[in-house]
Amino acid sequence: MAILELRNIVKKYGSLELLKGLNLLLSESDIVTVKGRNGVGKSTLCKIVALIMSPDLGEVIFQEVEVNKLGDYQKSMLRLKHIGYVDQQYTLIPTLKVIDNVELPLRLLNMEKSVRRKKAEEILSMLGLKGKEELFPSQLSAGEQQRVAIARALVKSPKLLVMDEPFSSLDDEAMAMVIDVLKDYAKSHECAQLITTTDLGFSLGNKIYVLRNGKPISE
Ligand SMILES: Nc1ncnc2c1ncn2[C@@H]1O[C@H](COP(=O)(O)OP(=O)(O)OP(=O)(O)O)[C@@H](O)[C@H]1O
Repeated sequence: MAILELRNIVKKYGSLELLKGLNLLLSESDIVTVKGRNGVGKSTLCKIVALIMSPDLGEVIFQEVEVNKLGDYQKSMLRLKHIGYVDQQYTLIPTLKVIDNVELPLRLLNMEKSVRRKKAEEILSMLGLKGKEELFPSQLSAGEQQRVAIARALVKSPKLLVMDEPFSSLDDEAMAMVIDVLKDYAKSHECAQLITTTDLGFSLGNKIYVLRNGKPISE
């Protein structure tokens, strides 16, 4: 079943036109990789898929609902309930401990404290961060912070996971561990995932695209 569909998407920043009529389908359990050089539009694409940014042209359909027709509150609720987003800068909250950063989406969803704590601990452990729960983000390495951001996106069991260059700070071992978690998760939760990378040699998932001159080309 389709989780998200983009139809004829164009995004303009002044005279700069990106995505140039992009069509993209993310179905249950899909892992889609979009590769491209700096500035080609990968973050722009992620923000559109995560319903953070609206395109100038084209349609975004999330679980059969045309998102352009929704108000800001409805879009926020869709994001909160169903979409996990890992942005390029990780954007952890510096004044919250690791465990509280990961629990935050569950708090916003009014999940009971003991349940959300257990879920957050489990996901942190799966991502190799057991023992780091009580630290603040500034006390972690960049690769650890990146994994906390992935944990925070995964903890609410989203239907759609959008990750903008999620492996940029990870060493080979951490990257292999995260990829295993993501693959398992795609299957077990029928979650669709979009991953971007600047590494043109990288291949993960069942659909792989290269963005060139702002336009997607199937590899
Ligand atoms: N808010 C904005 N206003 C004007 N131009 C923008 C804006 N956001 C992005 N751009 C431009 O759009 C282009 C694509 O940016 P985007 O961040 O989507 O690229 P990217 O492929 O993610 O790059 P990187 O690999 O460096 O992260 C860039 O040339 C950038 O300067």
